[in-house]
Amino acid sequence: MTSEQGASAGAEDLVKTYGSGDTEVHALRGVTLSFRSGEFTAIMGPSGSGKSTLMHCLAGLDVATSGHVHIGDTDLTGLSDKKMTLLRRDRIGFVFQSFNLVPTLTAAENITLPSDIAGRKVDKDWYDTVISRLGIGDRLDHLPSELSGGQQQRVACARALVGRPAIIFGDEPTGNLDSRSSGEVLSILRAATDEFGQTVVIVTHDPRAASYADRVVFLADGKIVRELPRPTADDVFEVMKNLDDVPADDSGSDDGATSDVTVGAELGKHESGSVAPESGVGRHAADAGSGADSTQAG
Ligand SMILES: Nc1ncnc2c1ncn2[C@@H]1O[C@H](COP(=O)(O)OP(=O)(O)OP(=O)(O)O)[C@@H](O)[C@H]1O
Repeated sequence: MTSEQGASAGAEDLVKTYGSGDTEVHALRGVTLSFRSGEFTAIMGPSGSGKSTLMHCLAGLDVATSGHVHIGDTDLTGLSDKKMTLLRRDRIGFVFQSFNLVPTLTAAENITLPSDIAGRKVDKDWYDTVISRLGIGDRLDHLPSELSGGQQQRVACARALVGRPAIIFGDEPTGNLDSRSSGEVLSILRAATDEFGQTVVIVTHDPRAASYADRVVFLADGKIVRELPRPTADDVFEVMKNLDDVPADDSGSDDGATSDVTVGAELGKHESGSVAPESGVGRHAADAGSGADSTQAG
């Protein structure tokens, strides 16, 4: 089974400026980026580099100052609020750091909530496949408060996957999880791309989390400064360290998407200091360890 065939998303020369005059902040300075169908991308960068702004603009949660965003063949520019709401509901899946489950609904009700709101019938076979893969079959009648953080995030992943969106955005999806639960959730997102052809984009501060992705896109000062294909946690850690080592360079006139240029940026402490690089984690470990992951997750 695959998600929407040929679905992709992207941004073209995306600019986002907050405020004006003295309080003007250039959060995005011309970002061009595309996401291939079935690809898992991690977005990283120093604190304040524009990661959340980029994700919010890509996901139709915020509107860019200029430039274009497309989800599949829909250009988000100029969409009415109503059409944007429908696009988010029907074509985009979300996994948030804080899980964002409705506390009064069971896990099963949370998972089908977007479809229920849309008045769409849930594909039972697909639902069963997702539940089984995520290993939450025995938790479906529980309220979120009766689930561990890792289980809640698996429910959130199921909710995102069941609607077969064009793309799933994860905003620090493992930020509130211990390393074991993080590994499980990342393996699920990895499997969603490998097994289901799902397109996934996450923002993370964690090199280990980024190592599960097909590529890492590094932002600094509102621009793409580097891309790393098939990253290991060590690779990611090194790039971040180099970003940290080069003096800041506020070249606001940059024309946007560059993949090989490293510009200076100051990494937030939590990014450079919190995660020790680990060899053998991430994509390769996920590939090799999918049996163990699926034992845990389904
Ligand atoms: N609503 C807003 N009003 C004004 N400035 C904002 C707003 N949201 C973000 N910014 C600014 O835009 C820049 C980019 O912020 P953003 O949150 O996208 O960065 P980030 O890379 O996600 O940071 P972090 O890793 O700390 O979450 C920052 O300078 C931030 O202060």
